[in-house]
Amino acid sequence: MITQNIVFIGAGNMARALIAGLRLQGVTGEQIQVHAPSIVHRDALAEEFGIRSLPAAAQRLPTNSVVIYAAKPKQISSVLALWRQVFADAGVLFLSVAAGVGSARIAAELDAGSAIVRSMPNTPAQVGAGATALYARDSVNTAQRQTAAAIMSSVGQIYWLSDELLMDAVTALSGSGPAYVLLFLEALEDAAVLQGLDRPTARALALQTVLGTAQMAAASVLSPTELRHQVTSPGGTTAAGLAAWEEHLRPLAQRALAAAAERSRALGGAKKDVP
Ligand SMILES: NC(=O)C1=CN([C@@H]2O[C@H](COP(=O)(O)OP(=O)(O)OC[C@H]3O[C@@H](n4cnc5c(N)ncnc54)[C@H](OP(=O)(O)O)[C@@H]3O)[C@@H](O)[C@H]2O)C=CC1
Ligand SMILES: O=C(O)[C@@H]1CCC=N1
Repeated sequence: MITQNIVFIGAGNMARALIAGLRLQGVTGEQIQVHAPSIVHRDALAEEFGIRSLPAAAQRLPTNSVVIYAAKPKQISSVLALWRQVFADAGVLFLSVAAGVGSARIAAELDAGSAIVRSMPNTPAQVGAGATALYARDSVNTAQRQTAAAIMSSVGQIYWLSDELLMDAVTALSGSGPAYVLLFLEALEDAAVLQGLDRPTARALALQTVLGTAQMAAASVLSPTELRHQVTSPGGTTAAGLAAWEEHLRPLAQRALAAAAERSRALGGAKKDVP
């Protein structure tokens, strides 16, 4: 059970997904505060989820609080300068979801010994189906690791990384991945409409096919390749469709993940805020 005070810096898509997931899992509104420059955005979240809106950077926090950084990577230096003071308080944990920003850079901008966990969640967190990778610096104690794990587990599956360098690959896969799947859904829907289906039927069938297949793969001991073979009769319709996918899909996936990982490395490279 999560009993800590949790403060979100940022009131955008990722903060919203995590707050929704945490509230769904029974974290109380009293435990959660959200800060963002826009009063409209932070008050909208406060009202929707029954949490507290924080107008400025906190100066003190209760022992064992967690500060979740959910603003953009490019703002992190200026934000840390304002929030640095709260990390002098006992046990305050800094949990970042910022793409690309390495924990060593965060440590350099807070006190060197600050407890910092870097993570990469994804937006299915908003329905409790997130995938989050976590990396803890040596300064993070066991209780703090458990807290970070409990927060992210409350919105889906978690995976600890022992090598922080892998975070760029994770960001390219599961962090950005929901957008790839949604683009795939759009493409399937559009293609089905071209084949004569009406749009609502095309959307519903495409969505249930992706959902059902993911559930089947998650429940099965067979590999995706073995399950694919079960669908594919020799000389049948699937084989005809797969031939078209096979020609482009694997090289495309490699290019897409390489480009996203490269962007992750670039986002983290800046020592100071950059556009
Ligand atoms: N979206 C995603 O799928 C994922 C995003 N991430 C990471 O999550 C983080 C947030 O991304 P996302 O939610 O998409 O971005 P959004 O643009 O939706 O939200 C960014 C939020 O940061 C706030 N902000 C801007 N400046 C400050 C500041 N000085 N102090 C406090 N808050 C500030 C904005 O405030 P205001 O409301 O006032 O404009 C806004 O609420 C990023 O670091 C991203 O890399 C990680 C995994 C997945
Ligand atoms: O596009 C981005 O930068 C963020 C990080 C992972 C998903 N969205």
